[in-house]
Formats: sequence, C-alpha cells, structure tokens
Amino acid sequence: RRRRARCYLLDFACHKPSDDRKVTTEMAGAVIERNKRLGMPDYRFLLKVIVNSGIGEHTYCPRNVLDGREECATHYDALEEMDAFFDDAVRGVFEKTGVSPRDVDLVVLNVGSFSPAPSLAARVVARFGMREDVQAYNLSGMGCSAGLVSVDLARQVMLTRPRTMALVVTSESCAPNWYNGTDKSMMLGNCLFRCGGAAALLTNDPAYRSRAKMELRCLVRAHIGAHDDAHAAAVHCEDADGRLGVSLSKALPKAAVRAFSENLQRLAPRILPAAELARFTVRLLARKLMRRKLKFEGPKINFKTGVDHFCLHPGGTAVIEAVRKNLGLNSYDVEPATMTLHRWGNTSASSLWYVLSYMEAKRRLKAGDRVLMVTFGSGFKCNSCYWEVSKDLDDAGAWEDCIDDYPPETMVNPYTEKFGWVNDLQGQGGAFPF
Ligand SMILES: CC(C)(COP(=O)(O)OP(=O)(O)OC[C@H]1O[C@@H](n2cnc3c(N)ncnc32)[C@H](O)[C@@H]1OP(=O)(O)O)[C@@H](O)C(=O)NCCC(=O)NCCSC(=O)CC(=O)O
Repeated sequence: RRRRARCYLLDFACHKPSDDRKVTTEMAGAVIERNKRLGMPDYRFLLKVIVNSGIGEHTYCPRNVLDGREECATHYDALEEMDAFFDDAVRGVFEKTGVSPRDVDLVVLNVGSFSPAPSLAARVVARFGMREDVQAYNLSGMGCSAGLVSVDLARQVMLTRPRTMALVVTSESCAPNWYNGTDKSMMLGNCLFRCGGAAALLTNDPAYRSRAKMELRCLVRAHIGAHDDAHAAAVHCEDADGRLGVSLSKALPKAAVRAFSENLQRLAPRILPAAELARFTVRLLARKLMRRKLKFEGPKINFKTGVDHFCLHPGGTAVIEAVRKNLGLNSYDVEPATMTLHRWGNTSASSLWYVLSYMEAKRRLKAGDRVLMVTFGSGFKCNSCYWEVSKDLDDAGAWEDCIDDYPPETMVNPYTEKFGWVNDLQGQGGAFPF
C-alpha cells in the first residue's frame, strides 16, 4: 500500500498558443470598440482594471475573438481551442518523457466551462489512440482550483492500482465564454482570463522514480461553499440582460483568504517542523493568557520553515497580494506568480503549472527543495499540495524564448499611454474614437 501511495510527477508541459493569438493593446482596443453597448464609464472602468491587472502584452485569446466573432462563438470554435491545446501540451508531455499514449492507464481532465459529449477526456483518448481499458474522468464546473482536484483524483485512483500511469489534463475554455455585456463584475473576467493549458504525467510506478521531477508529499483540499458570500464569489451566470459570463465579486480576495486559512490549518501540521509548530502554540497560548493584549510582529506562522518555493495561483494582483500578506512573503517569493500573470494572464486551473515552469526555467528548483502549490477557485475552494523536488531542474519549457526577459524592467503595460485620453473626456456616452 505504501508503494501505491507514492505519487511522482514525471514531467509536465504548458501550452504556448501561436503568436498570432497574442492580445496586444491594439487588439484589446479593437475588441472594446466592437462592443457598442459600452459607454464612456465602461471604457474608464476597463482602462483602470487593465492597467492595474498585472497583465502584459503577450497573453493569448481564442481565434474567434481574434476574428471578431466573440459574440457568436460556435461549438467548433470551442473544440478548435481545445484541440490546439491537446496537440501542443499533451503531445509535448509524451515527447518529453518518451511515454507512449498506450502506456496511459488513467486520464483525468478538467475544463471548467465547456463540457461537450463525448467528453473532452474521451476526445483525448481518441486523439492519442489510447488503450481500450484506459479509465477516463472528466471534471467540469470546478473553476481555477480544479487542477489540484485532478491531481487528487489521480492520486486516489492510484491508491487502488499499482504501477499506474496517469495523464492529468488541465485547461479552461475561453472561445465560447467571452462576456459581451456591461456588468462590471463580469467584464473583469475578459480582462483577466486568457488561453492556456497544461498536461502532466503522474505515476506511482517505482520504475520511474529516478526519472521523476518531484514527488507528492501531501495534498489538502478546503471547501467553504457553505458560506453564501464565498459560494457567490465566482459564478457562471447571466447578467440582467441575459448575457452569459463569469461574475467575480469584490469579496473574492476575502473568500480566497478565508479558504486559504482553512486549508493552512490542516496543512501546517503535516509540513512544518515541530519547532515551528511549538513556537506557534506558545505564541497562541501567550496571547490567550494575556487576553490578546500581546502584539507580535511578522507572520503568525512561518511557512518558510517548511517551504522553499511558493507556487501560487495568479488569480489577479489583489489575489496574489492577499496571499503574500497572509503568508508574510516577499516579492521574490511571489515573483513566479506575478510574472505568470504578466506573461500568460489568468489561465484558470492551468496557471499554477506555468508558475512551476517559471521556477524551473529560472533554475530555482534544486534536489530536496520543497514546493507548496496553492490554488483558489469557484465553490469557493482552496486546494494545496506539497512536493519534494527529486533532482536539480532546468527545463525552460513554455518560457524558453522569454525567460531572460523576466522580470521585465517595468510591469507597466501600454494601455494608459494609448487609451489614457478616456479619462480626460467628459460625459457618459459617445463613440470610442480608437
Ligand atoms: C481587478 C483588479 C486588478 C483592479 O485593481 P485596482 O488596483 O485597480 O483595484 P480597485 O479595487 O481600485 O478596482 C478598480 C475598480 O474596479 C472595481 N472593481 C474591482 N473588483 C471588482 C469586481 N469584482 N466587480 C466589480 N467591480 C470591481 C473597483 O470598485 C474600482 O472601481 P471604481 O474606480 O469605480 O471604484 C484587482 O482588484 C484584482 O486583482 N481583483 C481580483 C480579481 C479576481 O477576482 N481574480 C480572481 C479570478 S477567479 C479565479 O482566479 C479563480 C476562480 O474563481 O475559479
């Protein structure tokens, strides 16, 4: 049973869409101009959010948006986006590892807001010619935290099956999910979410141990959906005019922190050294005895005593900042998440694999290092997992052609320079003189 409980990350690959799908400032301006429902206050709102979003000029959009068809996406558009991802990242992880699709025993796929029949997991099985006895699971509707739900599911199945090779496929569908209305909490999604995806091979087969990049030490899931405000923090819904989109509430960063502390309460005893836990207990008791009059500086519990690298979901600047403050991290610790947001945007559940890839490309990950992955998602959930790095890692992956440019000299994007004039114009309406 102990052998089956092992879970090795053999390798992973992140999707890099083709260059012609990049969302430049001009291209974003053209999409905004096309939406005739928007007025001057909406332009100002969009400008403010895009400028402060932490997103650069190299993120990717689906082809239908590029072609000006964001209001009338077809089923084919959604499938085309997924196929481009499969052909790049899924094929990529097979090529990197030399594992054949016919060696795969288990497929776990998560894509939140596109759930065709046959399922996308079945599409992967068919596209790569997998065996007839492959087990395929398809998760949807689970938001940005689903990547670790997939890892958990693969791990749970592996507990019952020795020598299993699992393919975990993680993405989000952007093509049919562009929001065309004027509800601010839903317009936010257009500014943050971008195309991306990742595929990872996990196994409990000890024969692969020496080739594995990391070994999973523990995985903890917290779900605070029983609280109404947390449940309503990220919702796929229609606005007052019946236009579909994802509503992100202003309370989302607060829900993230709440779910995070639930998660950490269970995670900390499993990953932190006894000395740090003892220090924290003493501090807690002292505070209780002094009836909370004692004031302590710094983080309540020091996660750096058990974690070398923090692989955080780049949900948005406010989400990264809330986690940074909560854990008492510095800018070096959150650099991988911040740079991922800048280069790729929020690619939902696959984001954390880009963050991990950044760490690897920067040669931060050395044998024996401990990596904490933390993701947040609708529900509201916080899932985390704790890995031990098996060897020094240096694969630049999807960052290969740009890793030396990060961190950039300035994180300021050119939106203010090009569209700052919307703040100078008076009035509520009017055309967008792009
Ligand atoms: C959107 C931001 C980049 C904006 O940054 P700013 O520094 O400009 O912050 P700010 O608070 O002043 O916000 C600017 C303006 O946007 C408005 N604003 C902010 N958040 C809003 C929201 N959710 N709905 C409606 N309006 C909103 C503010 O009121 C303000 O308007 P005014 O100027 O009129 O007062 C940041 O707030 C941010 O990162 N928010 C979190 C984004 C988020 O929810 N990410 C999670 C994605 S979901 C995810 O990853 C997981 C999942 O759910 O599955």
